[in-house]
Amino acid sequence: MSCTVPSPDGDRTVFSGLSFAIGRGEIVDLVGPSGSGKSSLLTAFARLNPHASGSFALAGRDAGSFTPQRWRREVAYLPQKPILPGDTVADAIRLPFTLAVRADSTVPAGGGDGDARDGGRRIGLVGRFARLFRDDAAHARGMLPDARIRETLDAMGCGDIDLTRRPHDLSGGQAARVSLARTLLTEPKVLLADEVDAGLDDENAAKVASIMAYAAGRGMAIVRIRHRPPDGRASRVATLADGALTWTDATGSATGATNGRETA
Ligand SMILES: Nc1ncnc2c1ncn2[C@@H]1O[C@H](COP(=O)(O)OP(=O)(O)OP(=O)(O)O)[C@@H](O)[C@H]1O
Repeated sequence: MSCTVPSPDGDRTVFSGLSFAIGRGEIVDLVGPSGSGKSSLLTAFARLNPHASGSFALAGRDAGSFTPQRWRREVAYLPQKPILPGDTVADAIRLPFTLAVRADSTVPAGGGDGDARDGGRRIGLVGRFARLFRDDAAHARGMLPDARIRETLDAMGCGDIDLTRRPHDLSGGQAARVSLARTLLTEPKVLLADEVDAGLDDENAAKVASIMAYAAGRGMAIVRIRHRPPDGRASRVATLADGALTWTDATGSATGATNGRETA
C-alpha cells in the first residue's frame, strides 16, 4: 500500500510498500505521530483515498472482485465526527438501510419526467420522489425495525439512548456510540475506526471501547486509530512513523515485524 499526496513542492510520499494483515475478531491499535499517515492508511484500505494505491484482499478475495460500494460495506471506515442526519436517533441509525433500498429502487415505468397519478391526483416529479423516499423509509423500517435497534443498543450498553430523540440533542458520547452502533448494524467484516474516542471523556471512551470489543467478540476485525493510553482491548499495536509500520504485542514487546511486513 502506498500513498503520495500533492504538496507545494511537488508530490510527497507519505508511505510506500506497507502491508499488513488483520485476523477475524482481532483488535489492532494504529498509533503514531500526527501527520504520519494513519488516517491515509485506513482510508486507503477502505478504498476512499484517491492518493493511495495498492492491493487489498478480504478473506483471500481480491478487492478488485468487489464493487467499491460492496467493499465499503464489508470494510467500513468510521470517521471521528459522527454525522447523524434524520429527525430521530432511529432514523439516523436506519440511514444506511434507507439508502440501500433507495439504491435498489428503480424509477417507475414511464421515465424520469412528466407527471404521475396518485389516487387519481396528478403529482409532479418532486412529489413522486417524495413518495418514493417515504416508501424507501418504510421498507427500511421493515428491514430494521425499532425493536431490533433497541435490542442492539441495549446489548451494546446503550440503554440510555432514546430512539425517539433528535440526534442533534445527543451528548458527544452518545452521538459517538450511535454512530458506531449504526455502522455495526450494517455488519461489516472490518471496522476502521479513526479516533472515534477523541474528545470523549474517559467513561464514554470506555463505553465505545466496550462496544467494539463486543463486535470483535462476534468476529469483526477492528483497527482503531487512538491517541489515548492503551486500554487493554488491542492484541497488537502498529506504530506508523517515517513511512514504516512497527508492530508490538499487547505487552509492548516487539513482534519482530517491521515496515508493515506482517502476516497474521
Ligand atoms: N488530500 C491531501 N492533500 C494533501 N496532503 C494530504 C492530503 N491528505 C493527507 N495529506 C497529508 O498526508 C499526511 C498524512 O495525513 P494523515 O491525516 O493520514 O495523518 P495522521 O497520521 O492521520 O494525522 P493525525 O494523527 O494528525 O490525524 C499529512 O502530512 C497530511 O497533511
